[in-house]
Amino acid sequence: MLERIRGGLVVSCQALEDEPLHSPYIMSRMAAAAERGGAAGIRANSREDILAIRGATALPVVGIVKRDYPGSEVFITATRRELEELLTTGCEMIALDATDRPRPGGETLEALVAYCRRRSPGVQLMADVSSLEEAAEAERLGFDCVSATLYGYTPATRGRHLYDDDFGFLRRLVAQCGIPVVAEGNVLTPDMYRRCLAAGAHAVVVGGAITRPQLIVERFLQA
Ligand SMILES: CC(=O)N[C@H](C=O)[C@@H](O)[C@H](O)[C@H](O)COP(=O)(O)O
Repeated sequence: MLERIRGGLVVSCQALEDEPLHSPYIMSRMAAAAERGGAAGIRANSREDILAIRGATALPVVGIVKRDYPGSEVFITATRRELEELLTTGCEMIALDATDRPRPGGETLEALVAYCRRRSPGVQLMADVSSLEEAAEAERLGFDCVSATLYGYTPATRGRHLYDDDFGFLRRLVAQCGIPVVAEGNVLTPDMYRRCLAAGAHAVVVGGAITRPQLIVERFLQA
């Protein structure tokens, strides 16, 4: 999958239960529209959405399962249960929360990665990180790539945006990492997309700016 998305746009097609477009069918049409527009891949949440998307497009998929667990802030592919669900979809890549926060049940990231490699060695793994230290650890654990997904979404980074500082965090990730770095989170415009690639991103994931119309409407009205 990494080869297929190199230098390209991955469109995140996600609508959670409390969002107006929540529906595997609608996400599959979003993905088909993204493919028509030239997207290189899709990022999607839940087994149901991924299966519908795979039926509607030929694009490779980064799969996640978002699920909340009491006592842990980790919600993106947090445990073996979510990994197992994703392994039934045939998705080419799985993204996991790779922050240093405690996981549900006290399971370690290292154990989860080893489990996934054992179960399905052909599936690539993306580490969703929020810091340079987490990216270094993900590389040590053998992830295939890191994504800046959680920068701005942890207690230590809350209030920050990927585009701050002329994409300073992304640039630091690219300088440090020996594995591909994906830009993800708050890439809101075509110009930002271009700047992420210029900063050395292997690929760029764009979600809300394309697939969450309620956010697009809000931005128009704020202006
Ligand atoms: C923090 C978190 O839960 N991120 C999620 C990860 O899959 C998605 O809700 C985002 O839409 C995705 O990362 C793309 O980012 P943006 O929608 O900002 O382009």
